[in-house]
Amino acid sequence: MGKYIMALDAGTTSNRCIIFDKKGEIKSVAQKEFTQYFPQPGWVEHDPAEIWSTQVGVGMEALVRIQLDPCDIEAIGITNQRETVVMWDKNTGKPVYNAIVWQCRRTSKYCDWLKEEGYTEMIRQKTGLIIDAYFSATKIKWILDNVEGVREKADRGEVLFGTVESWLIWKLTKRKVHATDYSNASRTMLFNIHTLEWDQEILDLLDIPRSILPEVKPSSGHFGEASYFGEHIPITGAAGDQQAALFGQTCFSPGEAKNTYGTGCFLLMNTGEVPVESKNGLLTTIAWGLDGKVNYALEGSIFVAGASIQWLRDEMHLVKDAAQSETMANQVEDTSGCYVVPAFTGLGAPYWDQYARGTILGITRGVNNNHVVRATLESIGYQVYDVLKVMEQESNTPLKFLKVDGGASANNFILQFQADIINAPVHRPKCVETTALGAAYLAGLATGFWKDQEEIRKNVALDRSFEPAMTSERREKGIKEWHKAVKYACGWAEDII
Ligand SMILES: Nc1ncnc2c1ncn2[C@@H]1O[C@H](COP(=O)(O)OP(=O)(O)O)[C@@H](O)[C@H]1O
Ligand SMILES: O=P(O)(O)OC[C@H](O)CO
Repeated sequence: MGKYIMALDAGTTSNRCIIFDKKGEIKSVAQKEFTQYFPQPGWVEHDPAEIWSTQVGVGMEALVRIQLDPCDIEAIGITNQRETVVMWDKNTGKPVYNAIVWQCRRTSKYCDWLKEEGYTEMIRQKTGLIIDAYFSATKIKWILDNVEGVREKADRGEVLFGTVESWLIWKLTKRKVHATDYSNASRTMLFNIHTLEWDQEILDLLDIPRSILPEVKPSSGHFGEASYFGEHIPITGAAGDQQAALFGQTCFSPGEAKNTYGTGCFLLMNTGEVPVESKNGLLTTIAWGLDGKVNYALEGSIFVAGASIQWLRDEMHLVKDAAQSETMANQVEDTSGCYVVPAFTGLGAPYWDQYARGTILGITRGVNNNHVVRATLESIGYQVYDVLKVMEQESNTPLKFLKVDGGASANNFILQFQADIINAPVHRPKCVETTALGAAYLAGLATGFWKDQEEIRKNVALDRSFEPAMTSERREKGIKEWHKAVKYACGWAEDII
């Protein structure tokens, strides 16, 4: 048995490799950001070749850093930005187009058409999802319809589709395995989450050939052998990053929830073996397939969280690095009445407005950089508040505290404000890399590296609890004004796209 599990975490802005030991402790990390392409307003793309090269690169780097022999690695777990579409030529192995990223809005009008034609209920009932450009289905259709020659090739069975983990599995196994897992399949808007099969009615509606789709497997189990890191290492875990984080936070029982602050922000609650329907803008999704069973979750998806801090850094040049946002926010008492709604790619849960766009409101003569930075950080807390309220209502489970993780959870200001606004404690674990950890756990359970979930629960350790300290008057005023700001952001790009 190997001593470690390797987790490959293919995120939206960077790829990481983290090597974990049996206690769930990090032994080695390597990370690399990759290029974001914005070819038109509202469009977002990645280069699949760059995703691949950076992912393999960080894998090698993490091994070399602690001079590990590949034999020491028991298994690989993969986790990934979800919904993002990669399509490639089966014969040459080359992508037929850039990856269309989950944030991309190019298919909004087609989604409007699907809604106008009355498909909302059918899609929700089968897939658990709300019709939106966010999901893979309409992005796949866009490539088939708009990239020259791709539909003909696909009709000849020469094109494959995958979300990012599927692309990586195919490459890692030297083109032998074309597979995905239940959690990722459930984000495509093509997968029936009840029958656990690709849905022919939706495939016909969107004119997507079944031959391009990967085989769907449990999230914990044998996917294939990776032959890139020296030895053949089995890939035994794969899950979408948000579901992997739910697993990494050990939210194994119904009612347990976590919130991940990465590029976006995703609040997921385990609902056990029962798919819970949402009436108020949450998604029903598959959490994971494990031990011959499927676990479901309710999800509130917020499209922009940490990405707004990258915007402050890269576009607005208000901060030199993400950590500086905390210092700046703490230099002022409040935002001086300023609100930022970071609806750069529309608004997800609970608003689902494809045409909302970013707004800065309430600027007066005294508003300075610190206020704008603080308002941007606060917008993350407010968005999570909105989703949390719906989650509590629909699950009938008032949250006693919120478990958090992800890159932006390093920011103490965000987490204190979060505790203040939801009026409940916020718990940050020692290891905030729970996405990678979840993928490692799924991989390690499949090989017996970890015996069971109880053994894994023993690895949990708290770093800090943020306690609510805001007056109810201030909280209520902030929430009210935030909702007013959201109204101004909604619908902005309706006649612009
Ligand atoms: N100290 C910080 N304060 C606020 N945001 C941060 C901080 N450190 C990182 N971030 C944000 O976290 C995000 C990266 O988190 P990560 O979990 O790696 O996301 P992803 O998997 O989506 O790429 C970035 O958007 C970055 O702006
Ligand atoms: O890259 P992240 O961590 O913000 O996650 C992206 C989500 O998977 C999109 O659904």
